[in-house]
Amino acid sequence: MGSATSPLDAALVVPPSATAAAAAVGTQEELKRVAAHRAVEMVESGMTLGLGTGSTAAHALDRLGDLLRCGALRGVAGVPTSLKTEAHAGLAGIPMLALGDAPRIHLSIDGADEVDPELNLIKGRGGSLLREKMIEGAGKRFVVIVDESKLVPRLGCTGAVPVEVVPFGCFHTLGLIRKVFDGLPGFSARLRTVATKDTAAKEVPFVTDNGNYIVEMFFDDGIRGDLREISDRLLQITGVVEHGMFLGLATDVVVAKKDGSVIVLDKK
Ligand SMILES: O=C(CO)[C@H](O)[C@H](O)COP(=O)(O)O
Repeated sequence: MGSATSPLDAALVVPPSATAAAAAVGTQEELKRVAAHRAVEMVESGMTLGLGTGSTAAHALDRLGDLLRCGALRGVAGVPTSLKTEAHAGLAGIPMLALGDAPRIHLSIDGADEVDPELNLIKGRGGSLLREKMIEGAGKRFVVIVDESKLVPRLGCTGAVPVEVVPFGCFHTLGLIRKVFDGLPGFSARLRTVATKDTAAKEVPFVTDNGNYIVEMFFDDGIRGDLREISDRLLQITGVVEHGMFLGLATDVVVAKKDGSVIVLDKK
């Protein structure tokens, strides 16, 4: 059981809203911030970090920027998992490295859409799953930061499971993805789209930082069956680049709870 109060909070002058006490108020945003700050306590000077994407990871970027600015951390560099994170980290004053230029990634910090009891994750509802998996999978330690609403009994319970596909033949690939779950009651899959004002079409495909599309898979009651086997079957489809099931990658999960406590689950 961890504490929501960071020793580094004491070293910094932070507004009361950023403290553990605020977490007891329990808005989801406050819980995200508390989880992010707790994870940043694991960062040491000189580390190279995988910098995650999303609203929870954004709190970690801000915290890292604050700690670098006040000198509590020195010599830290980050490898961003998306163009959005790269822009945010730049504004926060975090020095950055490209994936191939970082000799090693000591620690990655990122949010997740779902966390199951084995610490498997669904990630990528923000669309950054490929770079996230490349960077977080390359590091020694991957710390996931979530509020308790992200804990699920089974992956795929609360929303889309994203799959990144190349644009060429995307509807053909969508058909092949559907075949993996042929006959499964409650399963559906569709291409992720976004509204546009620019063209005659009301919706256009969502495009990832890598120029790819996203297929969203939905399960009535979560994904049942052997997750690794399902992962392998998806990855065998030519046209599939990567999927958002992060199996066995998370080493620690920091969970901020509505009662103001923070727990850290780690891989057994
Ligand atoms: O995987 C991600 C982006 O691709 C995010 O980490 C995930 O969607 C969680 O986002 P948030 O912290 O905003 O809830």
